[in-house]
Amino acid sequence: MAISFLSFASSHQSSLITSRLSSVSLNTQPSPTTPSQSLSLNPQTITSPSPSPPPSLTCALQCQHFQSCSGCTHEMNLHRPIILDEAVDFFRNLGVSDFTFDTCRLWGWRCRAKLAVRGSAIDPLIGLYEEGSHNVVDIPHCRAHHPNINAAVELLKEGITKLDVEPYDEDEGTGELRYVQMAITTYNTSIPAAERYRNGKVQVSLVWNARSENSPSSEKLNALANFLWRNGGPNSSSHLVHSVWVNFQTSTNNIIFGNRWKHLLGERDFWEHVGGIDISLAPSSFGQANTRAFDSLLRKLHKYVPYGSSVADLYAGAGSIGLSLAVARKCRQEPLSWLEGSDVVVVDPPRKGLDYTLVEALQTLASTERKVKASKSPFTKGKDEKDEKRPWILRARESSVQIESKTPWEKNQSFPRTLIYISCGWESFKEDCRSLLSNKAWRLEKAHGFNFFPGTQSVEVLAVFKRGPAISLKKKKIAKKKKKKSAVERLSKLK
Ligand SMILES: C[S@@+](CC[C@H](N)C(=O)[O-])C[C@H]1O[C@@H](n2cnc3c(N)ncnc32)[C@H](O)[C@@H]1O
Repeated sequence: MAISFLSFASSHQSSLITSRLSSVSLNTQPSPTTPSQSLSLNPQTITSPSPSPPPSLTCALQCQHFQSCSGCTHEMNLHRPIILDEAVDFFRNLGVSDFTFDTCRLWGWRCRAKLAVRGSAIDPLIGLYEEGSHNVVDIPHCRAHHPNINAAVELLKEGITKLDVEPYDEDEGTGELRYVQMAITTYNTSIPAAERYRNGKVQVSLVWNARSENSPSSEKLNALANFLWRNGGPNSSSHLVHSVWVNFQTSTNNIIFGNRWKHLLGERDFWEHVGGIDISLAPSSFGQANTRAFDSLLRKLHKYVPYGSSVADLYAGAGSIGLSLAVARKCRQEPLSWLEGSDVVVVDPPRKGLDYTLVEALQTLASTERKVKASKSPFTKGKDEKDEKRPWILRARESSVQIESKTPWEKNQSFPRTLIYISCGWESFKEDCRSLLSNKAWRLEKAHGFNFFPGTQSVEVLAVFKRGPAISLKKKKIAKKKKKKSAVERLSKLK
């Protein structure tokens, strides 16, 4: 398995990389030039004068398309994206010194790819745009793609040429095939678990430049789908195609998919096993590109959700996170409204981060809770006794309680104590994180990084926030001392 956990305890000037495991092993998959190899580090603390270790070919991309293709921005040290140093510092400055980073699978990790189809029927190009342009770079040997995505692209090219399918011409708005989405499912319980990933099957979604299946080019579309099925379906020697779908799109804007989908061949349901659940995704649904890394993240996430919690899963897409927690943590039924009645909130927003309204709601949770508590006994004695001498304060409180009691928050006494933030956008995460911490409504407790997109400047973050302000180190020490002292006292009494 190409998974290891690195625990960072670095200082800005002198970087300290601490392996908390008995050994850290990076199992590398075969590269075009080197055989499969495995690197093991003995349990020790590695100190290096510079934050990044020297580049090593062991974890290099070694992709012939690097430079021309915009997919990957870094080709060395895939196990340790450069952004990691910043992330380590960022979290340490916020009091999280045990940030971990899961390197995940370094090659062949992409199980979902949307690729543009351009060129000509004789020489089709299938790949990504060149940086800053709409020139498509052909990437038949992409090292990030699951190998069966590359195999299916090869087969598709054969079909395009053989059947004279015209790739889309963006300037003219002509041609037939605009894009293709290739999604891998590794769900096959009839083979041993260890072989499932390698044997992943491809759901091929052809984005066709026509309004519907009644368009004149439909004959060619069906011929292409049948070609893929005959040569890649279950009765072929390779069997790499799971199913074929079509999406009809005639718009001249940059949006890849239109609204009209049709299932053409193969199984309709596209199952995947992730985070302990089986989930079927429609080709139009959001699906994580790196399913194995997502599985690692979900397993980590489970640890932070107590059994029996009520969980609100926001930005849920097809609901894989909420379902995974519901199964593993025996969660209570989803609350009627988003946050009301939840113990734990999980957010997994798109790259732009949280919506402002949600940040605001999360920031004001504490004050709303305080108001609700106050509303329960506005005439309590003790601390409030002095207010009796100042009736205007009592009157103000009563009126504010009446107004506030109209909000749904106040009907329920349970408010989330834990916020789990899963982020694919580092810049927006930092901003959201600062906003959440700014008024001390939340404190950051844990953070973990995952290498969801090796070869790029990105880090997927799982951050755990708890309600209330951070407890200072001094206070923590005092509390620890007190606990120790009372334990000693109890022991001596027993003696
Ligand atoms: C990063 S994906 C996460 C999906 C899901 N948690 C998963 O792992 O499959 C973000 C999801 O948020 C949805 N989304 C984007 N903006 C949203 C909004 N303002 N409100 C609710 N959902 C939104 C997207 O459609 C997408 O499904």
